[in-house]
Amino acid sequence: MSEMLKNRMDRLQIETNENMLEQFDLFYHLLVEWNKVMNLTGITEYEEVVEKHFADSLSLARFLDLNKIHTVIDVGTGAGFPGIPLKIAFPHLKVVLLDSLNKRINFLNEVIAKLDLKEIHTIHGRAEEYARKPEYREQFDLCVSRAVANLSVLSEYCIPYIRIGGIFIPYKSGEIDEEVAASSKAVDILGGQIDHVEKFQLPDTDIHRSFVFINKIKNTQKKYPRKAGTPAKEPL
Ligand SMILES: C[S@@+](CC[C@H](N)C(=O)[O-])C[C@H]1O[C@@H](n2cnc3c(N)ncnc32)[C@H](O)[C@@H]1O
Repeated sequence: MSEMLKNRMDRLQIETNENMLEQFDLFYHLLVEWNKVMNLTGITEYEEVVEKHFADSLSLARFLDLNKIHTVIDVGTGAGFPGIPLKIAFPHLKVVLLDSLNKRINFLNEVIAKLDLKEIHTIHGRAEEYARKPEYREQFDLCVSRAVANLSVLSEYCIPYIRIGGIFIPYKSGEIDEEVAASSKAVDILGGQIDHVEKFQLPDTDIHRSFVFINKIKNTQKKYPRKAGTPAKEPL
């Protein structure tokens, strides 16, 4: 796997070293092992994991200089995507991985320990609840999230975590223009501003990926996010 992954990282102009490649290898093995007893991913064949989980997570590096980012939160991280690949490839990042499913958090804690990752921790909880806590609210340079909710709902989960001047970049797929247009009111209410969208096809896959760049320009009003469940039931 290392050669193939190294090749993908070279294409993204991400510097690699032996330790990183070993960490990805171990992450892959833990994912496959734990997936036998719990549902972490539908993909286990290693080439596919490299393309659709690792390279996909890292593809943000094509459009954003991650060396300029210090703090990142991954909302609805699941089995650690995109947060764990970003942390392995950019070890200077301080990363928080948040998910409401405890089994996935247990898996991630094992990954963090076995890979000996530093300055990264997990939160078992709802995005709506932790965004109200002062130690997490408006504390992050970057919030990422893949395959969690539509953009209006996701904006209410994510924008409150970002500091003014920071950025929220959801990993979206498929036709995105209508979803982006429909979310602009929610983004505005929450203190964000849609900057631009980067669209591309993930190499060697049929995945059409879009990154929506949303800048945080104003503080989020105290009433947001609303209580757990409300953003999804009644999107802004
Ligand atoms: C389809 S999975 C995607 C996981 C991962 N981001 C990926 O792309 O492989 C969605 C994840 O979001 C989590 N999730 C959904 N709503 C959430 C919320 N309000 N707060 C925290 N986690 C949430 C779920 O528990 C699940 O693990």
